[in-house]
Amino acid sequence: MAASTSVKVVLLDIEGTVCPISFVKDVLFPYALKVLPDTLESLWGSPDFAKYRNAFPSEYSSSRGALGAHVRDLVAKDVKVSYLKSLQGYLWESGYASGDLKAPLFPDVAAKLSEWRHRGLRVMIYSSGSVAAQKLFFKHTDAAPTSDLTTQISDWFDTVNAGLKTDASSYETIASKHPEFLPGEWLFLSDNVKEVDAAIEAGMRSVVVQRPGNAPLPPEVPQRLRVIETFESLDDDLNVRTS
Ligand SMILES: CSCCC(=O)C(=O)COP(=O)(O)O
Ligand SMILES: [Mg+2]
Repeated sequence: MAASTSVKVVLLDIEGTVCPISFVKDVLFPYALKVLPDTLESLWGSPDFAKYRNAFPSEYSSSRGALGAHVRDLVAKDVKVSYLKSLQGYLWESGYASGDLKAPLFPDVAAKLSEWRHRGLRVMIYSSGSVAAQKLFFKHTDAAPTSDLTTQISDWFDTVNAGLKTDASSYETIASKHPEFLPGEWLFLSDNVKEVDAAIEAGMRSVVVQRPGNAPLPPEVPQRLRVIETFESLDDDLNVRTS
């Protein structure tokens, strides 16, 4: 049965959805750890760095050694806690500015963002990466001829302004920030099944994105959720279709 409303907002995850997981795990995370010791050494007492440092629990923010060890531990466990994500965004700034970091998008992504925008859809981001990190990522992509895609994005959500991505309440928070759209007019795309389940629980449409390099999905997933490998498969969903 066709749904009565069409999709008006595409809400995108980043890692495993618009770029390979390996870029985050093997490039971004190691880059932050590489520049961390010098950053702690040179900026420890600076007011600029204080907001990142003081966001950590006091047992870690009180010494360079404790903070460095805690950051390494969190990264090794891929803990998506907001104070780590804010610090990582700060540490990535120099890499993007120097050209050492460039976000590798899956080949369909840039063209689809542009097409959706031209069709009147809004495109928004919801990632565990901080909003600052999201903006750096989309400003410095490998898309040609325009590598800065930030103008394609209407709004940005992270664990600070929306909440954890596996909580349905986070998607309710996001929808409440744009009351001009009904929950059913949002389409959330993510590689993470728990995130997709949470978005659906909140009344959004949501689809699992299974990209090269993502872990295999449990066999039950395609039986109960729509799974796509490229945004090109979404053309029907973006007209009128059952979620
Ligand atoms: C903004 S790029 C950094 C992504 C990141 O730090 C991360 O943990 C990825 O999480 P996502 O929610 O995009 O899967
Ligand atoms: Mg993801």
